[in-house]
Amino acid sequence: MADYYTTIEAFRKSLEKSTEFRPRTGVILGSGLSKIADSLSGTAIDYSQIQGMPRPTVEGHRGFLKISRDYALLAGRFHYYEGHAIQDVVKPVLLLKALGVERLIVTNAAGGINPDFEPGQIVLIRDHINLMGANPLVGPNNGDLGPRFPDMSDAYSRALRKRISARLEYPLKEGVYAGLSGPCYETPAEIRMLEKIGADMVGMSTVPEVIMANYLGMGTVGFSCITNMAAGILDQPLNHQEVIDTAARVETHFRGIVETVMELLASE
Ligand SMILES: O=P(O)(O)O[C@H]1O[C@H](CO)[C@@H](O)[C@H]1O
Ligand SMILES: Nc1nc2[nH]cnc2c(=O)[nH]1
Repeated sequence: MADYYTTIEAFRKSLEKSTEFRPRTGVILGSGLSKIADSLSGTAIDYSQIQGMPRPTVEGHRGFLKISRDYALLAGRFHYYEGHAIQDVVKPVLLLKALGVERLIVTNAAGGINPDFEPGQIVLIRDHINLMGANPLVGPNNGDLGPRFPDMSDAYSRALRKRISARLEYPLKEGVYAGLSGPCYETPAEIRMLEKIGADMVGMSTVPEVIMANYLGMGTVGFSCITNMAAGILDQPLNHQEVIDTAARVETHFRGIVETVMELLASE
């Protein structure tokens, strides 16, 4: 495994110079959701100011940290398909760990497989299926950071999901997220297979981040914004512009949910 301990220490040192905030809650924002960070107060730190942090290359991922007393928001993540090593894909989580974050909210844009879902809907992630063909924990293990064989049976904290559902005005549907490497969207045959193996939505991120957060002992919850129905569900082609546009359309609604969850976690 990459020397994650060294990476975390390097981030800690780099951030010491730019902020004194040490929030307990971290948020990773998905495609087209960066605007959520603009509307919240705090200090903005561009990834270019943080030593060792890569730059996002995908439209809709801008590349800055917004930090305040209560939360650290990361507007911009790294995907395996961008050509990053899987060890770099998880750097947002390592950065949050360096800040002392204990609880993580991950968000993403995803294609809906479950026919009960519709574009614009926000779904609480119940579990995931790792079909990336990679795992960030492969390699020698540093037992000071986490176990060799991490348990993944509660990777999306059941207790937190329960509290979130109780707090929100209306319950969110839950679903299983299948994480594939991308960058091409799926074929209709692949989507039929994913449906059969129990996936409700599909995307190209989140899974490595949640594996790392779980390994590092962070309580994690995740939200998918269903930006499109997955390939073959509707008779229409897919494109990233639609993903960005749908995420923008529901941004205010999604922000309300993320803010409520941030308040809930901060009050505990
Ligand atoms: O998962 P996020 O980063 O939200 O983005 C999703 O949207 C992009 C494809 O349109 C892919 O990057 C996919 O993973
Ligand atoms: N893999 C995948 N990622 C997405 N991100 C947003 N929509 C999709 C989709 O349909 N498939």
